Amino acid sequence: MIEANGLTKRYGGKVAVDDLSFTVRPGVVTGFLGPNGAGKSTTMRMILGLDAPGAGHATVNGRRHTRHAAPLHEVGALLEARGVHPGRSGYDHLRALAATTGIPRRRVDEVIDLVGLGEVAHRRVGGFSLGMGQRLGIASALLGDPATLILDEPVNGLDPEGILWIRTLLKGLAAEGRTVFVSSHLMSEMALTAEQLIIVGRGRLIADVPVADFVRDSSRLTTRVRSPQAERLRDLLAGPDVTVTGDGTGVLQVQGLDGEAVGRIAARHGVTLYELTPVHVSLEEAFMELTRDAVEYHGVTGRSTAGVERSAA
Ligand SMILES: Nc1ncnc2c1ncn2[C@@H]1O[C@H](COP(=O)(O)OP(=O)(O)OP(=O)(O)O)[C@@H](O)[C@H]1O
Repeated sequence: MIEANGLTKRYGGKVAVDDLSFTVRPGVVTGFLGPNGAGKSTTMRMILGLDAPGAGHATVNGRRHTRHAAPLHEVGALLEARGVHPGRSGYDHLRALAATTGIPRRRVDEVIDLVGLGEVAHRRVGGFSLGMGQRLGIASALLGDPATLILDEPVNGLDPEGILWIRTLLKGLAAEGRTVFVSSHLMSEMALTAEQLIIVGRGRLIADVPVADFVRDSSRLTTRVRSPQAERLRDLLAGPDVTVTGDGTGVLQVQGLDGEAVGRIAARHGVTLYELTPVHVSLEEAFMELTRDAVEYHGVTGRSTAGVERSAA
């Protein structure tokens, strides 16, 4: 079990992690989700004792990570910046790591098999692809057979087969009763891998929810309605479980009523409709909506792109 209590980290005037508290339980994969710069890596580094929090603290199984007698057996970690000597083979890297922590040589062979690096284990790490490097990082994390795994963006650089492999691996490790905490900026990937989601933006906790609840809530149907009497229709549709938003152009987005219900209410009151369209929101869109205000650098998309084109013409 990982517990973060009021974790806070500042870099200069900038708050990277802001009073963050959450619990990661054993037995399920917990996804740590947030846009770039949300503070995921910084949080993981503080849990691992590699960065000192400005305030708050984190524990792994009730103790600060640095206080564990044999940290490699307690927590296995994959971080983005890996210190692997490029001239060394993957096998030698793992052997050296095992030797310094009293782990037997046969465990090195085991983890090499487990991550599928058997054929390339004796090649120089400098010639490894990104995906092979990720597999080597995961092998290092698994070396001490730890009860807790903390993995920062482990699917980075993996091909579809590698992504499927890691998904299965993480679920298997959690099913064995381990605590598995894995960061990502891809909602669609976490929906397939994790059972619990901790969502952060600009260093703050945005949501701590079971994936199933997030999927159920975000797949709620929205109905798009266009009418020359949009404001009147808006009043007619109002109800306790109904949300209606409009942008003043005669288009309404209705949540909580399907197209049939909207059509019936409109007909009953003689309101003309030009359009009635069911709109399904993807998980990724729901995630982006949730974290919209917490994104550091917005790209130029949608309407603003059109604006740029118009002003350039
Ligand atoms: N060593 C550092 N010095 C200064 N600022 C830092 C440092 N490390 C992180 N930051 C800043 O803290 C914020 C959080 O960064 P962090 O890397 O933890 O986010 P992240 O969610 O892991 O993002 P990404 O997905 O891009 O890795 C960012 O604004 C980043 O620029």
